[in-house]
Amino acid sequence: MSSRSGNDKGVAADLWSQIIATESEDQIQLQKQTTAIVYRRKNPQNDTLPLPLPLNTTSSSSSSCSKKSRVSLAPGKRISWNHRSLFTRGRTSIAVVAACGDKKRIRKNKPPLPLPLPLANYEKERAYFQEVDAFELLEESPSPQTKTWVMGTKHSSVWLPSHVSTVLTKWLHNHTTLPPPPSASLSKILETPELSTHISLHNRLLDFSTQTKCASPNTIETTPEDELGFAIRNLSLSSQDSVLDQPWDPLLDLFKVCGQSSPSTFSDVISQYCDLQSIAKVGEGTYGEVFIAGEIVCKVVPFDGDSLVNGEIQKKAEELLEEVMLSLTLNDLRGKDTHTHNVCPTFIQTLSLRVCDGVYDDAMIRAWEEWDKKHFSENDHPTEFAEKQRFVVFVQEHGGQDLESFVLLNFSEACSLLVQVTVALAVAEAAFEFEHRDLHWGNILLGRKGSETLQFILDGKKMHVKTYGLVASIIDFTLSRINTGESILFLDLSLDPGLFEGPKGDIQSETYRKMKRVTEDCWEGSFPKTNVLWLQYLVDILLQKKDYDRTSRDERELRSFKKRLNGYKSAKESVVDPFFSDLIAVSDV
Ligand SMILES: Nc1ncnc2c1ncn2[C@@H]1O[C@H](COP(=O)(O)OP(=O)(O)OP(=O)(O)O)[C@@H](O)[C@H]1O
Repeated sequence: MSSRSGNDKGVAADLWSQIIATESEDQIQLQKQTTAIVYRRKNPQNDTLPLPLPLNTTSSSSSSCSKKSRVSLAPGKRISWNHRSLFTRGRTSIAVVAACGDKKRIRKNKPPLPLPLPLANYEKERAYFQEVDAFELLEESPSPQTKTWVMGTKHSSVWLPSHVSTVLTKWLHNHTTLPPPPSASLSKILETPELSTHISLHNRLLDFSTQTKCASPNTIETTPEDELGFAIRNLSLSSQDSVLDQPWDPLLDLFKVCGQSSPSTFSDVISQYCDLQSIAKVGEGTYGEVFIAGEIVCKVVPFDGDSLVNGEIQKKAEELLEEVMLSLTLNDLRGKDTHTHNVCPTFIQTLSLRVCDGVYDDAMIRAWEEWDKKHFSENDHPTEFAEKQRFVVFVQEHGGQDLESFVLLNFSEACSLLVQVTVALAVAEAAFEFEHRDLHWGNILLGRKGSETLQFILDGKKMHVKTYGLVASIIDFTLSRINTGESILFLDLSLDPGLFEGPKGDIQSETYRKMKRVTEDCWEGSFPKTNVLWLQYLVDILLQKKDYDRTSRDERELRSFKKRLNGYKSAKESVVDPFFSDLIAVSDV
């Protein structure tokens, strides 16, 4: 990795022009085909339901966000620094906004005192950039040609996620007799409780309309919209039209997503994956307690209860639903079914979801206490939960250890981490206008799995990414913004002033502040630059906080890369940086 050929830059530029060429076409298509609902929050001064507004869905940073028209309410969440997720707010969809009170969660942890950055003054900063500039002028020796890394040229057609669901959303907009729906994407998820046997809504609807026609050959001619409407009704929980006249109940939908009609117990769920006694706690978040059960992990999140949990007001069913939707939407990037235009293995896979109630099992309490002895938990002891407490269990693949605690061996591993995260963000940007918005070192998991390359597909172009044996996974989408194709899920961080008040000079705190400047505090808009800011954060982490085998030339390469990132507006643009030339091989799908 320490050398780059002049040709690499030319090849990178080639790839870039291909990507740019497809991008403008993609954006036009996206604009044509996407109807977005902005998930808005309740204005504390205004209890009325906000109207959904169309949102400019291109990936440009010119958001359609209007400060005046934004109404918002979302419960806050405590802040903590460097590892834990920050003072965040639960997502509240327009459908549920009236049900939520104007509440604010209590902030539990004070941020630590700022750590001084190495580049604390102007002189040092100038020396830093002089070194970077000097390095960039260096004539670099050609890369070893041990492998042919070819750039593809194929122009693929636009793939839009949930395009049928988009039609459904339009249909729902035009049929005001229907109650406020969960988003069409949710309808899509609701159709198939068993995640492992996910069938596309399209097929399901086609099957359904065919069945309907067969069953009643004499029915008057129906339009596709009628059929879709009928199908939606039959996808509803009770399959009875009368249900549609009742207010939407997110808890019922949560059950439906989880494929349940009543809550399970923890032992029901965990014993599917391991002997209950072998369970161990692996981590904790503001809400979540994360346990290893055999090969998988279970993230347990309490919701809908009246008592405070870890000093916070509990999440509501609708917030969990949105988190679930986000996780399941990202699951679509795994290249299953027809989703093959943008594919990536890096976002943690959600394998199953379950609603549980009752108290923690004894084995879980023991696991919690053992972890507490070693790591001093910031969370409340699990016996403090009420007897009737409800939880959602996110069953996820085990992503390994977080970057903060993981021991990187050498510069190649650091590069592999950067390329995997960059390409993953690029793929998710292309598919869903995704921005993670909280990619600190607690939210990148690492493991060593031994495969030489990982395969991604970005806008129809296959990319083989070198791993050096390292596999990265991205977790925690609490602050993330996503366009599912018909809904935009985001958190209005303008209501979280604390998020931007972290220690001066702290890389993570500075990154939130930079995001705020980039978005101008309009968080519903698409600002893929925020992903670039987190890539720069990661470079800083790799330079300043992580120890591994590296030369001063490697460090200069990292600094040059960080500087060039200033010029990119998205992770997708960053993918073609010369830093990745030896790490990515592109071919046609
Ligand atoms: N899939 C996973 N595999 C391995 N470890 C995990 C996984 N998911 C979470 N963890 C561990 O648990 C910790 C907490 O997880 P996570 O950040 O998802 O919880 P959370 O409750 O959403 O956090 P917060 O609400 O504070 O953002 C992580 O930092 C990580 O160490």
